[in-house]
Amino acid sequence: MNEYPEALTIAGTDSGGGAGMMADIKTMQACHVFSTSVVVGVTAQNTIDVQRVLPLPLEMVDAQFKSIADDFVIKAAKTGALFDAEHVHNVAQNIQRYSLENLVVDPVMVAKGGAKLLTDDAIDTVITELIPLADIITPNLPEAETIVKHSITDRESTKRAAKEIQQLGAKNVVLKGGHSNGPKNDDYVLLADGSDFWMSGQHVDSKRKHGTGDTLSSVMVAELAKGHSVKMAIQTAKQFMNEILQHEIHVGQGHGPLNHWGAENSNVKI
Ligand SMILES: Nc1ncnc2c1ncn2[C@@H]1O[C@H](COP(=O)(O)OP(=O)(O)OP(=O)(O)O)[C@@H](O)[C@H]1O
Ligand SMILES: Cc1ncc(CO)c(N)n1
Repeated sequence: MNEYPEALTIAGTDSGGGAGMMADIKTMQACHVFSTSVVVGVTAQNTIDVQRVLPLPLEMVDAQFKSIADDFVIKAAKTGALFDAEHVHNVAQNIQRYSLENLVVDPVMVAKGGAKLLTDDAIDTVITELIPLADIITPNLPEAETIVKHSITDRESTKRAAKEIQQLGAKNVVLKGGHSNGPKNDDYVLLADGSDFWMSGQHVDSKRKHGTGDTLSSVMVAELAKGHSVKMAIQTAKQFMNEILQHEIHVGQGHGPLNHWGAENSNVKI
């Protein structure tokens, strides 16, 4: 009998299949990890935009956490879009109630088309209740700027911001560079022991990048669920991203989804 590590995504759905929980599940499948899911909210979304958002009633979120805790052995988990302060609070409580370990927090705030996936007043709850639970946090540049409340313009301010986010309680910080204006997409990593490094990738000039953040953090979850170290999980995630960005698929008319089969016949060890 084959055995696969069990992991959990706590996020919002994307009817268009490219981002959010759908990207999470496809990524974990590609990494040979079994993904369970707590749907925090539903979006009517495609590659063009987000048309509607509906956070679920809190008792339904609670019920899903209980269903999973009653049956599975969750080795690692991630959070994605959490929509508003009360859902962030609820998720943070459930993570503690069920002692979920190896938590990757992707502090999703805005979708590629500009739609808000987190209300402004929820940022403080993310900072005070969710970030302290994070083994790894993966903000993109605008999210990091919102958390530290100052702009990030160069490598020095990137490093300073990562340190500030670590001081808020996240053990390890991956500050993603996908939104930087330069020709590179380097991500900055600050580990719990204070060591740091930059991860580079060849810039891919494409608008088929819907769900990059969700995918990156889900590889980390999958690799942590397998028992790999935080550093290895982060490095494998970047290798996976660099590989699949080279293998576009043509789906949808807007910001097309990534190709989650794209690393199948590669050297990336997943
Ligand atoms: N054009 C690109 N070429 C190469 N790598 C990229 C490109 N865009 C993003 N990446 C990489 O993809 C990963 C996700 O970064 P990004 O900053 O885009 O996250 P995100 O904004 O959270 O994504 P999303 O909102 O689509 O989920 C990072 O490792 C980043 O370096
Ligand atoms: C539901 C959802 N979560 C996350 C993102 C960000 O990729 C998105 N577009 N939609």
